[in-house]
Amino acid sequence: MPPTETTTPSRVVCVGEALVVLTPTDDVPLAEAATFTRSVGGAELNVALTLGHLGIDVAWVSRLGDDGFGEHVRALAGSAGVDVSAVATDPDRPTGLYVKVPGTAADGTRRSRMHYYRSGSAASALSPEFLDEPAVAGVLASAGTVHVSGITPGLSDSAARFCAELARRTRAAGATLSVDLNHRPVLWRGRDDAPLRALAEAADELLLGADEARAVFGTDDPARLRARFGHARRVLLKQEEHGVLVLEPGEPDRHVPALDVDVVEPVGAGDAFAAGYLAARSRGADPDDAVRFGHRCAAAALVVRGDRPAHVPALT
Ligand SMILES: Nc1ncnc2c1ncn2[C@@H]1O[C@H](COP(=O)(O)OP(=O)(O)O)[C@@H](O)[C@H]1O
Ligand SMILES: O=C(O)C(=O)C[C@H](O)[C@H](O)COP(=O)(O)O
Repeated sequence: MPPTETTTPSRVVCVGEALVVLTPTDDVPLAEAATFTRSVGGAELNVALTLGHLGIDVAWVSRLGDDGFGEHVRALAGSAGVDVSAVATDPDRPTGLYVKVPGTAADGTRRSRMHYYRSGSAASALSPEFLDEPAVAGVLASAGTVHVSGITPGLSDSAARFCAELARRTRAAGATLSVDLNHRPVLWRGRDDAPLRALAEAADELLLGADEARAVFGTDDPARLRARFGHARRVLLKQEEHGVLVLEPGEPDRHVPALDVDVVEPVGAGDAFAAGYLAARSRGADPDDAVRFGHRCAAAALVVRGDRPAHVPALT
């Protein structure tokens, strides 16, 4: 279906929850941490902020609490050039947050523990009705690409229905649906993850890690993923430090190697990768060059403690 008249091909609209991040200020276990440094995270907001810093036309759709954290998030997004006109304030529910404790795994790789405080958050009240709010409908109608992660349907049953309807409307409007699987097992504990799989299957562009592919779809074998997502325009299978395998209908598999990075803290690398990829695509880069730029943005996120690059590479 051709894009609607209001669609702007290069505009990216990111949809999902923002979280305030509290990280122990000193490098100590959580039980000993008395002071915390506040920052901002949340997968789709991370993507939107990096897109804003790259100079891309970007909007973010979400719900925040009527609290100081929500005010801070809204101001930060606005100052990065992100259109926040479709971000609602919920008078009754708080902005979500998570505590991030950086550390090192037994094999020496950098790993962080994440403790979520988000159940009952403002964003968990996303529901299909939200899509009918004029500000939200207007922003979504302007999207060339809608980007959402598998975290969003995991927020609540109403958020899962929201995502199904968002996917349906995005495709009906002729915009591209970009999905980063972002499997968060804790959000699906005791719940059927069918909405996560359905969102992945609705994607035009699907980004997922090999570990996530195994956990959610039972395989990271490229041939089996091709068979499963044959209708998807493109699958980017992320293989951490090894790079990304690009799977496209009618094309041979292509491997795009990652950069050599001394990782400081890994959270947010996937979001930075997605932002770099979407930014380059929205400027007309071919998929492999866009993956290369995604790797550069991911590398910039990996060398800082925060969830996003301190400085984005130049997008030419
Ligand atoms: N050890 C690493 N060395 C270099 N690049 C990496 C490394 N780990 C991740 N990356 C980069 O980050 C991107 C996203 O990695 P991934 O592990 O999928 O992140 P996440 O788990 O945050 O989604 C990769 O495609 C790659 O560009
Ligand atoms: O886990 C969540 O729900 C969050 O949104 C918090 C983080 O900001 C993202 O998880 C970062 O995602 P990655 O880039 O895949 O590491």
